[in-house]
Amino acid sequence: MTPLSAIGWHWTPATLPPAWAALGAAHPQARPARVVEQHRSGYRVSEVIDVVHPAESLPEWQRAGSYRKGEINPEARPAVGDWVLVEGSAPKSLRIVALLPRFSAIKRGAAGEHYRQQVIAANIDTVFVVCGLDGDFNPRRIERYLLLVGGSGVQPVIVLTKSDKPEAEVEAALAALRTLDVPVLALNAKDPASASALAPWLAAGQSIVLVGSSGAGKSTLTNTLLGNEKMKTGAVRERDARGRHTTTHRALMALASGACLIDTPGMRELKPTGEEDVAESFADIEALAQQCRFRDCKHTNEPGCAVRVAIASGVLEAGRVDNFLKLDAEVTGAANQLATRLAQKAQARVQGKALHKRLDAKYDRH
Ligand SMILES: Nc1nc2c(ncn2[C@@H]2O[C@H](COP(=O)(O)OP(=O)(O)OP(=O)(O)O)[C@@H](O)[C@H]2O)c(=O)[nH]1
Ligand SMILES: [Zn+2]
Repeated sequence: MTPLSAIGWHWTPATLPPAWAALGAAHPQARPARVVEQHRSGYRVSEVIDVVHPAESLPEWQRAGSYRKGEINPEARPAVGDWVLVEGSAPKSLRIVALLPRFSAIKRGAAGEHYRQQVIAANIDTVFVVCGLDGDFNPRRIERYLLLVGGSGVQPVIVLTKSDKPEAEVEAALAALRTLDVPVLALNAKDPASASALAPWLAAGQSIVLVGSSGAGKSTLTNTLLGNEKMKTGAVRERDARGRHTTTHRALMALASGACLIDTPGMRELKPTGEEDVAESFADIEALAQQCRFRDCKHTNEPGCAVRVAIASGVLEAGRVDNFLKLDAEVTGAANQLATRLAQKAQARVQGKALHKRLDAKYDRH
C-alpha cells in the first residue's frame, strides 16, 4: 500500500505496464501523480488523497498551436484521471515530465468553430450511468451515454435511482433496458444498504465516474458511498501556488472500499466525436437491418423493412429506433468533420515536407 492506492494506483512492480516502466526508467528522479483538474493555465495533481497541487506542464502542452498543422493533438495532453510523472516539490515547484499511456479514455466532441475532441476522463474502470426512476427516466439519454462510453475501455453500469419512490416502475424500467447488454441496477441512492449493490464495481484501486442529468441522484449516491466522509463531499481545502489556503471543488474522492470516485464537469453534456460505433451500441437494430429488403434501408418507410416490422410487432421500441437514427446521423456528421480535419492535417504535413525540401535545396542543407 502506498498513499497512491487511495487515488486509484493498483500496480505493483510486477504488474506495471511496460510502457510505464520504460518512462519511469527514462525519468529516474520522477514519481507518479494523478491529474485531478485540468485548467487553461495548467494542471492540478494529487499524490495523496485530498491534497491537490498545481503542476507545471510540458511546454508543448501549453502552446496554443494550430489544429491545421497538427500541432495540437488533444489526446496527447494529460486529462483528468491521467497518471503522469512529476518532479520537484509541492506546493510550488511541481513539474509534469511525462504522461503515462492511458488504458481508457472517455472522449467527447467539443463545441466550437472547428472540429475538436476532448478527453474528459482517463484511466476510468467503471462509469455509473445514473438515471432516476421518476419523471426523468429516459432510456434515450441512457443510450446516448452508452454510445459515447462504448469503445472507451470503460465498463458502463446503469444505475437507476429513486427505486423507493411510489411512482418508480422498477420492473418496466428493467425490462426496457434489458436489450442493452449492460448491467442494470435499481436502488435507493439515499440508503447505504441499497447502494451496497454497487460493491462489485467498487473494489480497491478502481476508478469510477458518475454521469447523468441534473437531479438524477449523482450527489446523493456519492454521499451515500462516501458514508462517514459525507461532510467533506462538497469541497476540499488546498494550498495554491503561493501557499495560500483555498477551498475548491473536490474532484477525486476515496471510498472506504479502496475505490475512488472522480468528478469532472466535462461529463455533463456529451457530444459524439465521430469515432463511436453506433452499430455496436445498437446491435439489435443492426441485426434486424440485415433482413431489410434494401441494403441501404433507412428504416423509415421503405417496403420490406425488418426494423419497422419489429416495431409493429412490439419486439422493438420505436423510440429506440428513432434514437438510433438520430445518434447515427450525429456520429456520421462528426465523422465527416473528423475526416476533413485529418485530411487538412495530412495536407499540411505534406506541404511542410515540400517546404523543407525546397529550403534544403536552396541552402544546400544536408
Ligand atoms: N427518494 C429518493 N430520492 C432521491 C434518490 N436519489 C436522489 N434523490 C433526490 O433527488 C434529488 C436530486 O438528487 P441529486 O443527488 O442532487 O442529483 P444530482 O444528479 O447530483 O444533480 P446535479 O447535482 O444537478 O447534477 C435530491 O432531492 C435527492 O434527495 C433516491 O434514490 N431516492
Ligand atoms: Zn429497414
